[in-house]
Amino acid sequence: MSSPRKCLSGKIGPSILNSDLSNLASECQRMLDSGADYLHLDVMDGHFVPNLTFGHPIVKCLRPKMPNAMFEMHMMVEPAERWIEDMAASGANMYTFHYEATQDVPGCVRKIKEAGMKAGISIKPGTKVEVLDPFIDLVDTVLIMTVEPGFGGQKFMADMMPKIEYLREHFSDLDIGVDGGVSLDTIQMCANAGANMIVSGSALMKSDNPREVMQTLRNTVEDSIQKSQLER
Ligand SMILES: O=C(CO)[C@@H](O)[C@H](O)COP(=O)(O)O
Ligand SMILES: [Fe+2]
Repeated sequence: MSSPRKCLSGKIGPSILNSDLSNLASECQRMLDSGADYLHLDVMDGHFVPNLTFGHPIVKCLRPKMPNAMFEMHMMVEPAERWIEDMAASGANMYTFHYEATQDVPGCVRKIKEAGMKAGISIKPGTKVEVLDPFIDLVDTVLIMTVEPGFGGQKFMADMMPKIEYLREHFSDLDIGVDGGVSLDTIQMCANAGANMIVSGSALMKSDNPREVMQTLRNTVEDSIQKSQLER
């Protein structure tokens, strides 16, 4: 008997990196009210990437203001394990770490799960996707970077699409995220390649109608999922 298939769905996670950070809570709420499925919160340590953002004290302040929101922490920090317990205690739901920032991927995933969070793993543009093969069964999501991590508002790297295609071909039920330069102009490429968790920053923050943009991003992904399921 074949095991039941997980039903993939398109999810939109706004990155608040390029928002008005002096009004972080209201910017997050604005995205949730516009239909965000989750919030993608970019944590940078000024060491793994050449920029600094915020840490768990901010997450702890945000959590009571939006008790039901799903917080995905994109941890651009080295060592990757450093903030697991603090983030869990502050109300994070998912801890997405970088493959390049740990010596012990399974150990890092184990700690994340023991802390009660979901685990995501991300790779920088220069890292081959095949390195993830041994770890796919351990994690909840994979996040493919389509810019060099560190800054919002960069140009989308279309040459990362084969990584997503590879993952979708080999792991048909995997939640695959894409992060960096994702907009109305680039979503079709992401959807065609097989991404279903869409992180988008500036395209949503700069829009006068983030609800409409999110809906278009989601519909594009959903259409592509449906098409590929019909082809199976
Ligand atoms: O992790 C990162 C950058 O390091 C991303 O989450 C970006 O911040 C997304 O913003 P846009 O590229 O969509 O503007
Ligand atoms: Fe990110």
